[in-house]
Amino acid sequence: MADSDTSQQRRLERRRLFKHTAAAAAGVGFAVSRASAEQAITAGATNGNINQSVAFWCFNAAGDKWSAEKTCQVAKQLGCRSVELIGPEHWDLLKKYGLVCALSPNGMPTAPFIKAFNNPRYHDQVVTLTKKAIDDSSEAGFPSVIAFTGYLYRDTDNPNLGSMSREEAADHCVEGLKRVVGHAEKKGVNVCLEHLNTRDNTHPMKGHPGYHGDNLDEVAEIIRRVDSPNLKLLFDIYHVQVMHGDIQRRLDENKDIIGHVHTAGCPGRGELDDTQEVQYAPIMHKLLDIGYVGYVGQEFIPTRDPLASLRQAVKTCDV
Ligand SMILES: O=C(O)C(=O)CO
Repeated sequence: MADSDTSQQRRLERRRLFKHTAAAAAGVGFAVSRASAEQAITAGATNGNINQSVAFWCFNAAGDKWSAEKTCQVAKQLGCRSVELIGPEHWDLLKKYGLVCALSPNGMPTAPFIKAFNNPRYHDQVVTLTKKAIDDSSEAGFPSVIAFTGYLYRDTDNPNLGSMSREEAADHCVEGLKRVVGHAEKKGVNVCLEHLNTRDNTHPMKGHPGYHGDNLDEVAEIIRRVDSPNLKLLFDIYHVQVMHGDIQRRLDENKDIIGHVHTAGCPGRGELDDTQEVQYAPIMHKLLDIGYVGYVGQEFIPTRDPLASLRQAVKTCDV
């Protein structure tokens, strides 16, 4: 074989090799970019120190209006362990996805925070329905049922009749809650009383002007007066930030009674992004420091792509 033939053959060989290598590299490149796309979809809670939960109403009522099944799929994909504030009619679905309902609704028709424990007018109804929610949760193996103080109006259907004093309303709350805690103790389920803000009047779910339990110390006082290991505080970081701030100190002060935690960006109850004022990662560390082992429910109203927003929130809280 002549020299020139040999060198031409080598050139051809190199070109073929180069083509293969380039194709292989392109293939790897594709594989890598597909892997990172998949990682982007699935990445969420990977540390798992914080038990994360997704509040159904936020993603069902806003954004793409996710169905129960879609919410379960996303929660699972993002590494959350619960979809909460979702009725028992969906609990088989949750179980299919290996999820729990970390916080059960109390079964009150319409906005459940208006007619509640601070008003004897509503005691029979709220006590009956809360006991039923305790039974359902206990049977399903779920840990907690939500509770509210209620509004201060003597008759929430007729605010013109005037309002109760805060002291009177607190006394009624204690009486009403005492009617359910024995049952909660027996069934091994917690009742979590929520503090809400009354300052944001821009949207029915960003604030609740008229709500009685807007002072965290007063809500904690009601819980301590009832004095049951199964009555806990629902510490909603967004609502506490709107009313008071000083979140880490308040977590410390109430560490013995916190039963559930909620998040949202403040102000506006939107994403946990860097346009809002709460530093969620240090707060999650604080929860671990005080020995909190319950759930943290993502309870913000998405204003953009809800999946991207939820993934961001889950990652932020995954300390
Ligand atoms: O946080 C709220 O505003 C609710 O009413 C439910 O948790």
